Formats: sequence, structure tokens, C-alpha cells
Amino acid sequence: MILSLWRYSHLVLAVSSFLFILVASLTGIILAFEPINHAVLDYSEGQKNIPVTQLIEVLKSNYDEVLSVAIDESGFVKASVLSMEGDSGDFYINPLTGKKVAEIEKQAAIFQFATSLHRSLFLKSTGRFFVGLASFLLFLISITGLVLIIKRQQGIRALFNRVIKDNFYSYYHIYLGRLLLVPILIITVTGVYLSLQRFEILPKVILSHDVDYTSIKDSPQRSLVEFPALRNVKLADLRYIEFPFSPDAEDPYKISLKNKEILVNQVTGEVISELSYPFVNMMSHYSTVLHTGRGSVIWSLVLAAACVSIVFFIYSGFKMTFMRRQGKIKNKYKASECEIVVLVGSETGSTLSFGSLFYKELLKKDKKVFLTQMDKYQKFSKMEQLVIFTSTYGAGEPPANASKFISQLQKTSLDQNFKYSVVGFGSLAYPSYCKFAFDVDEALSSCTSAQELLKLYTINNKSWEAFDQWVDQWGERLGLALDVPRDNLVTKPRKKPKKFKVMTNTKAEDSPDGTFLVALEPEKAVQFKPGDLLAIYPEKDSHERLYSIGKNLEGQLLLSIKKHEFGLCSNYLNNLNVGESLSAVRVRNPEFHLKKSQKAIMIATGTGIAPFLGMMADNHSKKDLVLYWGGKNERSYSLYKSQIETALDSGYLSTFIPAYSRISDDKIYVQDLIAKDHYIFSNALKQGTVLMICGSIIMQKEVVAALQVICENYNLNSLSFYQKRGQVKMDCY
Ligand SMILES: Cc1cc2nc3c(=O)[nH]c(=O)nc-3n(C[C@H](O)[C@H](O)[C@H](O)COP(=O)(O)O)c2cc1C
Repeated sequence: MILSLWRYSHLVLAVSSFLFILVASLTGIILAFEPINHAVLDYSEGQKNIPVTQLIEVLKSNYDEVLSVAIDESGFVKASVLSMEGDSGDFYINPLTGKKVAEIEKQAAIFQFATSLHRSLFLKSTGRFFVGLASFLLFLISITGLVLIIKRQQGIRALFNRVIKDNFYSYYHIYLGRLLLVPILIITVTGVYLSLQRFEILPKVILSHDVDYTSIKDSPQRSLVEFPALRNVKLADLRYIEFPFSPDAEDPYKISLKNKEILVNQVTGEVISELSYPFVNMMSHYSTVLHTGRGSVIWSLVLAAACVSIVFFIYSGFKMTFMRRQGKIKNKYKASECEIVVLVGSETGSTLSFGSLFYKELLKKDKKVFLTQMDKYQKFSKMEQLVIFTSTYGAGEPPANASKFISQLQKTSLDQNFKYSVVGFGSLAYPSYCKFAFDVDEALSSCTSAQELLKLYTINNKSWEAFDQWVDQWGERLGLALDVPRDNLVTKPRKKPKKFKVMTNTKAEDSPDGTFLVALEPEKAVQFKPGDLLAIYPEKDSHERLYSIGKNLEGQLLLSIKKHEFGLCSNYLNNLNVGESLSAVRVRNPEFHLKKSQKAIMIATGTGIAPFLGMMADNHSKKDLVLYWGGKNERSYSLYKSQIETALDSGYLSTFIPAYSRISDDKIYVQDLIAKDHYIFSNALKQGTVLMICGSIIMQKEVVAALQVICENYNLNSLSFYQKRGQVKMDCY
């Protein structure tokens, strides 16, 4: 609820100001190049450290009259001089020779245009007001954004921890927001300050020296280099000098330094008056420098990057909002008519996509089904089956549209009995995995009219395979054959399929448990890494099937497949002969890649071994790789035996530890081996070794439970900690 409030404020602020902010950012990008353009001219010849006295001398000897010099933020010296014979007027000089080096350039038309648009939108005072207001709103947007990031990262201390990748837009919205927060805050605060100054809301302080002219002395006469006030002043400390009009001692040098202004007697060199700049003047100077980037190429580039990122925040922010709101629910039947009610608790909309697929499949089977948000729970008078899909947020909190569900459920009494099934969507990267689904399940279990149909089921990282398995189980209980198409969840269209030629196919018939290996070579160059996926389309217009990509010792792409009696794709692959081709798309899966330098313990069952065969084949540096593999018996192992033995012999694999579940009464599973080797696993976690898990969802749940016990027993961080930092990687189906 509180999270929603912050998110709502962030959104409302963004919606109300995005047009102004967009214009300011786009013009800001252009204007950031003005100081860079200026700085590259380098009229100062790099002479920022010459003494000021030298500059004054050189100017006096070159010109008949010197009115003033000013040092700009890039350290270039602008002089205002008169000369009977040579150059007169205002121009840049070389501080070493005093000679003119360039005219003071006019602002280029593009920068003039961008400045006016940036400052006032060509609307004079009204425009300036809106730009100032937009700066302030951007400041508030940044603060609400920071709170949202802190909440998402679960605490201020975790602010700079790895961001868990949910989707492209939210990941980079957070990643860049965190990276550029300080520059953006500086832009907004200085922008607001400059606006307040322009509207004269801040006090304007004009320095006024109080000089007692009667006490000014004209002796002893000193040469410039002996002036005590100027002895150690360098060009880099100077802002401007106003030269005396006459040679009289009463007419002093007015010298502005970084933090003060002094009047210096031109004859004796004594300081007649000294005034420090008040805070507002200093603020005004630094606001201008920080807001415009003048004088620093690096800061200008940071400002440009911040402006580009603001444009990206606007785009990604709206994209995320639309994604959240996309899933408008349109029901075919009224709530009061339906026997099946599907309730969805979803924050960013992905759980709703699963719910909609399930809902559509039930409609296809002529079921009267009603789909709605969890908070809309009511007296469903005909409900026989209640299905709840819900995600979890924060430290186990409900998603935005489910916060009232449990109280609503407790308040609403139904006249009929009904059966319920709860599916939790969550991520093992969070310590309170699917916590809200557990809360919902508990609330339902204490409801007298509700009976459990299926045990609470959890789905990690939106795994479609896990969802598909649950749909099968649920359908089976109701005597329905449900087939939910995965493709409808793939928002990004896949690339055009490419042709892959079959190099070998071991065929299921020749294998003891119907598992076979297919080696493929792309007909045109396709880059692939073990751990990537191959999307295969067994028939024209059929749904895609994804397989984990491995590699054999010949460097060919290797798939390990289990043949299912009625499996369209596994039968299609099994029937392919050497020399034939298939169409497929390589799908990148960087979350399941192993870096060249990383040591790993790889855990797999059955065909889940495929990516690990590839990682072994790629292990040319012979780093430490250990493989735990679960199969039925040694005959199941025979399929992989030659590749594993070669890898062991050549040092590409350090250790192979099999777990056979069907050889004796002692059924051994990989999770048993993990529990037995607890010491090895706790050391691996402590030392940064990567743990990779690939295989069935059932195995994943057992392995995760075994690892969690090890983390607890050895007082390590929670497993989610290691998952969050990419040390525990899973690809299960
Ligand atoms: C900020 C944030 C916090 C999360 N907190 C949890 C959590 O505490 N427990 C959990 O199991 N999953 C957590 N998740 C993962 C989501 O529940 C999961 O990605 C879910 O599939 C999202 O579904 P939705 O898009 O329908 O909201 C969190 C995700 C995010 C972005």
C-alpha cells in the first residue's frame, strides 16, 4: 500500500511535468556540448598557474590602457584594452604574451536556440516559471524514485547491491537512476536556484566597499611583484581585475578572487578593503557552473549523460506503466454465473498474463469462468473452483491489487462449499519467496467453506514450464486436457528462424529411457553459448518448444531430448535423420552463462545435463568444474559417458558425481548427494564458486531446499543472497 503511494506520487509527478522535462532534457543535451566546444579551443595555452602580477605587467606593456581582464570558467583570459596602434576592444589574449589570440565568439545559432528554449520555452517570464517548476518537480521525482529503489532493494544498505533483472525497462530505469541520481539532483537543485534568482526571490547582494579615502597612502612605492596581496595569486585563483582609471593612489585595482573581492592600492600594493562573497553569491556562481558544465569537459559529459538518461526514464517509465495497465480484463460471463473463478494478484502485470492464458483456455473448453483481481473478491454465488495466481512484493507483501484480499475473504461468507488452488509467482532471489501466496493459502485453509484441491504451488521467475506442469495437474483433477500456448507470453517476436543441419541423432529407440542426443550445425553462422536456448517449431504455425543448448567435443550444437509418447516436438526431433535440416531460433539466455574465469559446481538431472556438456567442452582453461548428475541408472549415463570421460581425462571436467535413483533399494537423488557433501557446498558458496542447476522443477525445489539447509547450518547468507549476486543460477523446466 505504502509502496503504491510512492509509486503513484512518482507517476503523477512524472505525468504532470514530462513535456517540460523532455524539452529541458533534449535542449540540455545540446547545451552540454557548448562548454565542450569552448574548452577544446584552449586559448589559455594551459597557463593556469602563471602569477597574476605577470599577467598585469604583460598587459600594461602591450596596451596603452587596460580596462579589465576576466577569467572564464575554462581559464581563458578576456581582456578589455585600448591601444593607439595595435588591437583595441574586448578579446581573448595569450596570458604569457598578452597578445590577442581570438575574438570573443558569438554564441552559435544552435546554442542560442537551445538556450532560449531551455530557459523560457520562448515564453519569457511565463516560460521561465514553468521551467523552474519542472526543475522542482524533477527534484521530487528523483526523491520519490530514490525511495522506490530503496524499497525495491529492501533497504538503504542494499541500495547499491545488484539489481534483480525483471525486464529491460525496469532494470535500466533503476540501474541508470541509481547511477545518475547525484548529477540529476544537482541539475534540479541548481536549476531551481537559478530560477529563484531570476525571479529575484533570493536576496541580491551587491558588494560595496567602505573605503576611507583620507587614509590612503602613496608611499612606499612598490613594484607589482612586491604587492603583498598578489604575491601568491595565480591565474587559476582569479575571476577578474578592474584596472585603475588614473595613476592616483586613491584609484585602486579591484580584484575578484574565488572567495573574495579586494581593493589594492596601485602605488603601495596594500589592501585597502576586503569583502568575502556572501553565501548567495557563491551559490549563484557554483549553481551556474554546475548547471551548465562550463569549465569542465568531464562534468559537461556527465550532464549530457544525465539528460539522455532522463529522456530514457520518461520512455521506460511510461512503457512500464502501460505494461502494468495493459491487462484490462474483459469477461465473457458475469461473476454470478461462473463455476470457476480465477483471481490474480499482480503488480507489474506478468501474473495477469498467465491468468489470462489460463482463463482463455478454460473458455475454449466451454467452461464458465470469471477472471478478476484479488481485491475484487466478492460473494461468487456459483463458484465451485477458486484459482488464485499471485505474486509477492517487498518483504513478502501483497502486490498492489491484492492488499485487501485476505480481509475481504474473512468478511465474505459464501453459501456454498468450494475448492481452491493457490499458485505463487515469485523469485528465489528474494528471501521471502512467494510469501504472500503462503499467507493466502493459510487464510483459505481456515475458511470453513473452502477445501484444498491442489497443494500450494510456487513458480520461480515466471517459469512457463512450471506453470504448464501446474495447469496439467489442475486439468487432470477436473478431467480436462488443457493446453496453454506459451507463445502468447513471449512479448518480443522471435528473430527469423534459421536452418540447422542434423549431424548426428542417437535416436530414442536405442536408449534405455527414451532420451537421445541431436548434434546440429547452423547452415549460416549463428553464435551460441552453452546455456542459451533453441526455440524449435516442429510444424508450420506450431507453438515453439525451447531446449537448452549444449555443445559436443566437435563444437557442434548439442540437444539432449526426452521423447514423450505424444510429444509433438520430441517425436519430430527423434524422427530427423542425419543430413536433414530443421528451423530454429537461438534465444540468448545470459543469466545461465558461465564466465570463462568462473569455477562451478553444476547440478543436473536427466536432459538438464546438456548446457553443462557445453560448458565442459568450452573449458579450455581447465578451471575447476564439478558435475553432479542424477539419472535412473548407469544405462541412462551411457548416452553421455564418452563425452564425460574424455572431459575428465583431458582436465576439462574435474569431478563427476552421479546419483542413480533406480539401481537398488537405496534411491539416491542429487539433493541427497548435496546434503552429504554439505562441507563442499558451504565452502563453494563462501569462496564464490558458481552453483548452476538445470533440470526438472521438482529437482530444483529439492536442490534449493537442500542448499537452504546448508546455508542455515553453516550460518551463511540466505540462498537468495547468492542468487541475487549471480552465484547461484538456475534454468529448470
Ligand atoms: C521490487 C520487487 C520485489 C519482489 N519481492 C519478492 C518477494 O519478496 N518474494 C518473491 O518471491 N518474489 C518477489 N519478487 C518477484 C515477483 O513476485 C515476481 O517477479 C513475479 O513474477 C512478478 O509478478 P507480477 O509482474 O505479476 O507482479 C519481487 C519483485 C520485485 C520487482
